[in-house]
Amino acid sequence: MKNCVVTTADKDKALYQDAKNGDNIFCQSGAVPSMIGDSFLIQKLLKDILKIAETDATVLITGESGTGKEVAAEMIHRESPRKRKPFVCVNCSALPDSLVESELFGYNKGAFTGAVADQQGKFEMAGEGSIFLDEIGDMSLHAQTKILRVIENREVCRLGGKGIFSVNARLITATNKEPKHLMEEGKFREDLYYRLDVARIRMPPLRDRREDIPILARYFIHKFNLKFRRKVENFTEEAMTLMLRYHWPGNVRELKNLVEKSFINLPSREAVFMELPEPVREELTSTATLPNEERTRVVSALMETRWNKTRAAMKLRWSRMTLYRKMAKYNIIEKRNPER
Ligand SMILES: Nc1ncnc2c1ncn2[C@@H]1O[C@H](COP(=O)(O)OP(=O)(O)OP(=O)(O)O)[C@@H](O)[C@H]1O
Repeated sequence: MKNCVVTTADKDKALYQDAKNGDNIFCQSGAVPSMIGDSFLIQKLLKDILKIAETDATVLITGESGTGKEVAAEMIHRESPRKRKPFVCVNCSALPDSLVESELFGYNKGAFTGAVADQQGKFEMAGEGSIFLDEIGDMSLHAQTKILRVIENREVCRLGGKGIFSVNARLITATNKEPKHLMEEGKFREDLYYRLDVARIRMPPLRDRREDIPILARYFIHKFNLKFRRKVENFTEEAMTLMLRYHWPGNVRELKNLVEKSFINLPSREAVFMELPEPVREELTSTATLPNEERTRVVSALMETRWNKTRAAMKLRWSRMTLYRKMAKYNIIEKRNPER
C-alpha cells in the first residue's frame, strides 16, 4: 500500500487514489470504492461499520489479507462526522524503525541530515480527520511504544521542534495477524492492544461468504470493462462454478486479480462471456475444495434463477419447503437487489 491522504478537496476533483495498487480511481461525487457484497455477513458488517462510524471510538480491524480492511477503514471515515476532514493512511509494515518518528510526528528543518525543510507528520496531517495505521501488527515494539505514548498523551512533537501539537484525529488500525497470537509471542504490547481494540471489526474471509463471488466478479468486470474498453458481461457458467468452489486464500484481492487476468486473456475484443485463463482454470480445478458442497449448490441454483425459489427448487429437485429449510440451515439470505 502506498501511504495516501484523501482530502475532501481531492474528492471534489473526483480523484481518489487506490492506496493498495497506486491506481487512480475516478469517482463521481462521493462514489469512492465501496464495500460490495450482499451476503448476510457483509450486510451485518455494513451495519456494524455504520454504527461504529457514528461513534468516535478507536477501531481495530482484523481479517485475512485481501478481505477489504482498508475499504472498511475508509468507509468508517466516510460515514463518520469527520468525513469532510482528511483521511490519512500509513502502511506500518513499510515503515522502518528509523523513520517512524519522522513520518508520523514530522520534523523541523535541520532536525537531522537531510531535513532540509519543515515536514508535517501523519498525525498532524490528519488534523481532525482520521488516521489509518495499516498492518499495525508489523510494527516493532519500539515503534509501538511511541504510538502508545501518542494515544495516551494525545499530543506529538516534531523531531527538532519545540512546539507540541495536540492529536485530534480518530485512530483506525488494522492487522491481518491475530493480535492475541502476536501478544503471546511477545510481538505486540498488551497495553497498546487494549487501547486499540475499543471497537472491533472482523472482516470475513471470502470463502465464508461465497454468495458474494458473483456480485464481486460483476463489479470488477464493470471496472475492467472501463479500463480495457471491453463489453464483458460475465464469466461463463463453468468458470463461475469453479470460482464458487475455490477457497480464495487471497480473498477479494485474489478475485480482483483473477478478473484482470481473465480480461488480459480474452480471445477477442467483442467477447461477452469470459473463460478463466487455462493455468488458472487448472489451479482452481485442482485446489477447489468442497467444504460445503450442498451450500454451494443451493447458492448457485438461487443465483442462476435470480432467486426464484420455485425454479431453484426444481433445479435442485427439491420441494420449496426443503429449499427454505436448507437456506435457513446455511444462513443464505436473499437481499433485495435491483440487479436481480
Ligand atoms: N467488499 C469489497 N468490495 C469491493 N472491493 C473490495 C472489497 N473487499 C476488498 N476489495 C478490494 O480488494 C482489494 C484488497 O482490499 P484491501 O486492500 O482493503 O484488503 P486488506 O484486507 O486491507 O488487505 P491487506 O491485509 O493485504 O492490507 C482492494 O482492491 C479493494 O478495493
